[in-house]
Amino acid sequence: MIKRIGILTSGGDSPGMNAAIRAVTRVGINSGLEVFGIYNGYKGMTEGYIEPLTRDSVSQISNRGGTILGSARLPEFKDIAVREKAIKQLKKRGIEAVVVIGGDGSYRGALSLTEMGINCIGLPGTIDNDITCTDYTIGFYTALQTIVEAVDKLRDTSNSHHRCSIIEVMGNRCGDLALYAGITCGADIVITKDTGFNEADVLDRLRELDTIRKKKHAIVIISEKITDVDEFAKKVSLNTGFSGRATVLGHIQRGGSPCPFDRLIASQMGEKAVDLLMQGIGGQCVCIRENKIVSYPIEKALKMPSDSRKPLTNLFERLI
Ligand SMILES: Nc1ncnc2c1ncn2[C@@H]1O[C@H](COP(=O)(O)OP(=O)(O)O)[C@@H](O)[C@H]1O
Ligand SMILES: O=P(O)(O)OC[C@H]1O[C@](O)(COP(=O)(O)O)[C@@H](O)[C@@H]1O
Ligand SMILES: [Mg+2]
Repeated sequence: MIKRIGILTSGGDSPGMNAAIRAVTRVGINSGLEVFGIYNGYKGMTEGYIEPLTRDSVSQISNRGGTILGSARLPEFKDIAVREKAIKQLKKRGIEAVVVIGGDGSYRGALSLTEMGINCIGLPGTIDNDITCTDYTIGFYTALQTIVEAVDKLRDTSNSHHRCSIIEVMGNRCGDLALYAGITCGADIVITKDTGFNEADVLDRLRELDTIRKKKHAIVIISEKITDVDEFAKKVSLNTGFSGRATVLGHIQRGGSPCPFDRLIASQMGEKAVDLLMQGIGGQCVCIRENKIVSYPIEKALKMPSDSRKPLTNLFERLI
């Protein structure tokens, strides 16, 4: 049976990572393991920035956003020589297995380490909800809540000035934050990688909302990396009756106290990760699917097609 495990957070931070760190540490210690915090993701693993965690060192963190372990991106980790250096640091301390909290990139690192003899389990820590094997990632619902609060505020001022608010949200290449926000905020238009962006059609639709529907304001939610929203807002002002204003919500979406759902799934997933490692299992990632905590081989998980967003897209259309 293994005796020592490590835990790290990698890639973009997300609210709920701390609850996962707490769960892995407490469940690990209560199961007779020694748990080590690996700071700053794979960077800290390579540099040997590794310290023991105790029950006390993870108290009062579930309610805090970010990650107490710090996070980093280390592109060089794809290089086998860098991973060998990291494994040396783990072996020096007797660490036999690692829980990796991060996104798809971090999972690839976890799989490579497993193939080199260090069992790793991945937990989905990202606001983007872009890990297809899990219904929800840790941090998604908190980020959604932040977006909803922001859009509700923008609606107030937009409505007072006959404006069109164009709100850019994160998601990397995944449209979930935009689509879920569109439904829950009652947006008029949602633009994601899946809907595509036809500027002329969107301007037509806005003119219709102004002249036919007589709307006092319009809300457009758009995923990042689709178009320059400031330029688009200028075109809205020039070509429709609304005055266009763009708001890029940015990294505000990554911060804040995690909502109860994120704390809950982080705790459940942390528990599952420790149980898998204690059974000698590695190279898997933990997911929530249809309300059950399950795990899949990382290789298979990374190739899983995303569930269709058609029902939610249809719902959005039917709510307009
Ligand atoms: N193919 C890979 N092999 C090994 N490590 C990788 C690989 N891809 C990414 N990583 C490691 O995982 C880190 C986080 O990946 P990144 O894609 O930035 O974020 P996320 O895990 O949130 O998707 C990278 O900086 C790198 O250290
Ligand atoms: O913090 P950075 O480096 O500016 O990166 C921004 C990106 O990180 C995210 O916030 C989270 O992405 P990951 O969880 O995959 O790291 C994306 O939504 C966004 O595109
Ligand atoms: Mg990613």
